[in-house]
Amino acid sequence: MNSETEVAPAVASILAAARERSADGHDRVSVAARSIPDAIERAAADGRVPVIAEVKPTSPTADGTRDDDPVDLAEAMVDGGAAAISVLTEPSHFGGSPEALTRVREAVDVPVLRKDFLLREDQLDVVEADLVLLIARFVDDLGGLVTAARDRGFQPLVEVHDRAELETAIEAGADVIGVNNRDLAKLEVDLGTFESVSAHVPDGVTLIAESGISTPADVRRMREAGADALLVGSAIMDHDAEGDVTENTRRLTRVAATEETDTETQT
Ligand SMILES: O=P(O)(O)OC[C@@H](O)[C@@H](O)c1c[nH]c2ccccc12
Repeated sequence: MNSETEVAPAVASILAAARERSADGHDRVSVAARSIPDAIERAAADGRVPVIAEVKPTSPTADGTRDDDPVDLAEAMVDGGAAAISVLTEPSHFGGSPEALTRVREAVDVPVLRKDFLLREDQLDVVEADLVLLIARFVDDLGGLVTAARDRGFQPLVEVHDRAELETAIEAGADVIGVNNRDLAKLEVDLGTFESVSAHVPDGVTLIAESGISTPADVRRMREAGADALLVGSAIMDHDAEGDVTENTRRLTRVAATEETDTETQT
């Protein structure tokens, strides 16, 4: 794959760093994963929009860095109704760490996604998580990595950005698929991306809308287009204003299906 020539410079630099990281010295991981479909169902049964809230200290597109304790952030997100938590473990561009994920997973009882740029099987053995992100565009042998992740007990979440990648994900056997609204070539967000891909996703796949979701209207738009769950980082982390993470999460998990019943005064 010729990723460097097709992605933003920041992403090329992320990939170069990712290639260098290995799991030398780590034993093979074996996890008993908390089920993401079950967590989504529990949230929905409880009247909450299923949101996977992301502990993302910073990013190439963020306006600042939050250095709050990741456990405090994750607990605040669960208090705000998050169905699951995503933790960046990428250290050089997102301020993440595998240790942060381990501590978060010990502290909360919802599923925890490992968010990183995993390229090879050995990189799966760095840390236990309930889900691992595999980005279709960057992984050469997606089917092999999906199988390797499942063999260790992980639920693979395969990220796609267009219909061709969706086909690759389905052929690789993915049953949890995320559509990233952020174009990794330009780092620009367009919620229309999810809408154009979602119609082609087969039944039985757990479908997640990723990136750029910040308002109740965005939540409604993604749900209407078929998202089972939403992955939200920046709007909850609120990097520049450092706002209240519980409140930021609640604003999105409490969105009602239609405008009429969505009153801001709902408690
Ligand atoms: O902060 P946002 O726009 O709410 O996006 C969250 C998440 O989708 C985004 O962090 C993301 C999606 N895919 C990724 C791959 C790597 C790193 C980060 C990501």
